[in-house]
Amino acid sequence: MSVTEELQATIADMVDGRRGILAADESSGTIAKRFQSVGVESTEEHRRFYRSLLLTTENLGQYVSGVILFEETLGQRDDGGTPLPQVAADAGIVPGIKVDKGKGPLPGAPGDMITYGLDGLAERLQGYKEQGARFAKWREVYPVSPTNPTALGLTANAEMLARYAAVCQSCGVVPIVEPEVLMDGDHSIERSAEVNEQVWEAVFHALHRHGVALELMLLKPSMVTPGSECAKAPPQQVAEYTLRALRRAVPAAVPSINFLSGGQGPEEATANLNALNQLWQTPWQLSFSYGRALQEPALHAWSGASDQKSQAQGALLKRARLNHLAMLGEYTEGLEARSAD
Ligand SMILES: O=P(O)(O)OC[C@H]1O[C@](O)(COP(=O)(O)O)[C@@H](O)[C@@H]1O
Repeated sequence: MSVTEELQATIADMVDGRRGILAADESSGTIAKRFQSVGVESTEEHRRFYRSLLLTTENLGQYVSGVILFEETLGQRDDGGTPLPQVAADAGIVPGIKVDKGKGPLPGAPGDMITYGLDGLAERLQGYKEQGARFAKWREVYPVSPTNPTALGLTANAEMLARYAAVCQSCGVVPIVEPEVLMDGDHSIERSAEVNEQVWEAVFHALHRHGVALELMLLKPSMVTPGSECAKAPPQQVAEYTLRALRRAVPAAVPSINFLSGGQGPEEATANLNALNQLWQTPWQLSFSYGRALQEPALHAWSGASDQKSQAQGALLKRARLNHLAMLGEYTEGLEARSAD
């Protein structure tokens, strides 16, 4: 199979109009924070148990077409000894890998951040492919202030995303391009729309400069919402601001937009995705790539107790199913009261 055919096959397996992505790629620091919130210590065995619990959820493949894993998980096995990427693949879920190495301040641009990890990426990707990964994910982070992101921040972060995406495609690995505009702060929804649009414009200019095939990548953006210190906007308004900005900046060639949840609550993220899918016709599939918004109820149900496994799996399946319904524009709040079926 040529590299292009490999990329096309992965896109075809991941984009089918009815399923989204489970983000289970929390880095060591982030998973420790999540576990701490339910009183669980972040040991290697706890991480293995929890992530294999997620991946062995029966019927998850009906609603989830891809899972983003952390490097450590790629080498772990379920209780029966099957490698976790194989567990996902057997369930019809394409395994992928977070390849960025975290972030720090961007010198010359006070308040902006930049992500690390490009050195040796092609070699690392070959190893990840041997372990079963077929797509990758890289996240750039944009704090919002009256002066951020700066012009330098916009350009530098876009260049990183484009260079990463170009390396992935040359290795036959589908890149998920994730520019996350942070919710933190008291900025208005108008300011969020302005920043997101600038970010997407810069990212797509860079992707174009680097020759990235837009048909063979996925975009993982933030939704346009007011800052987390402000009152929530209703889903219809989130959908309008988000889609207006996306239509201006994101080419129609991109097959799917898989939103991150970014601190939205599970029900909020589902309601917003539903509104996005009800509003206007779009050239792209509008789907999810949620971490917290899919996992939070499952994490709380588990809380480190192995006898709570099936409750936790039920909670994950419920969120996955409701987000699948949101992709079809068929979600209603009333469905929250019913358990997964
Ligand atoms: O641990 P990191 O690298 O900071 O990543 C945090 C998380 O952010 C995401 O990109 C989006 O997750 P959320 O949907 O919870 O915002 C996940 O894929 C990732 O696990």
